[in-house]
Amino acid sequence: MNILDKIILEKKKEVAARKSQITEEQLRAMPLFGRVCPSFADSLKSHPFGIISEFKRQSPSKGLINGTAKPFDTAKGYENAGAAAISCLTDEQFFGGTLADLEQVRSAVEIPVLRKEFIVDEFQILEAKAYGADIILLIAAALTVEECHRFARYAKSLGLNTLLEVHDKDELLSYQNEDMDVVGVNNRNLKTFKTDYRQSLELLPFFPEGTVKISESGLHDEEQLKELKAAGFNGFLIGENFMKTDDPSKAIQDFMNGLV
Ligand SMILES: O=P(O)(O)OC[C@@H](O)[C@@H](O)c1c[nH]c2ccccc12
Repeated sequence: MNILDKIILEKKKEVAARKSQITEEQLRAMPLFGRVCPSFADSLKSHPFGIISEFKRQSPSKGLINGTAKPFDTAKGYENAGAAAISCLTDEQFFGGTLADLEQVRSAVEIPVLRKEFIVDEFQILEAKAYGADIILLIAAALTVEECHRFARYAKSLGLNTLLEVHDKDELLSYQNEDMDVVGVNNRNLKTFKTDYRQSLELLPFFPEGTVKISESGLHDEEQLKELKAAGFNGFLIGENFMKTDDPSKAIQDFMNGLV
């Protein structure tokens, strides 16, 4: 069993427990539920490098990354530096995130916010909307094609943007459909945890024309981004490279300065 299988198993238990604490009606009644979500794809295209910067305290592969940064200040710093979107982990058990973090991030910024979560049930998509997210993540490796397409359709019906995450060509070809607003290649191999940005380049020829695409994980130097951008990627999801520093807001600002 790889780490993703383990997380998904735990996640299903967690969602079942959560459903006994709060009802769908209560989620729909929350103040942020009626927000109109800005377009993720448009935001990527209107920012020169389409950086999606992530608030990430810890991960199964790296352990503790940052134990002191605050979601509100970090998100604000990211936005001020010119990020196109913010990703906020809400998984607590493996990544140390919470829905309260998502609320904080939402209250700090205007740019689109991604609920970075292992979605296994429609209920979590309702939660994402209720807590102020604009985008949900659908991980191909964690879902059947039918689930993935059903969840994307449901997210679209609530006005949310969808980000499909793939690791390889087979996932890309079988999971992508018209309900996916953006497709991301995760450069992290889930079995070895190794990241290699060339994974993104390898999948490039298999994207249908016009797909808005991003590269995710293990990105840490400006040259990688310039190469991926020139090859056709519209955005870049970066967490650890900023979060591992004492001051993620300064780290992203320095990084941005290196891109111009
Ligand atoms: O911290 P990194 O290597 O820059 O990676 C960020 C992001 O891509 C990574 O956190 C991620 C990509 N897909 C995920 C799915 C679940 C949890 C986390 C992730």
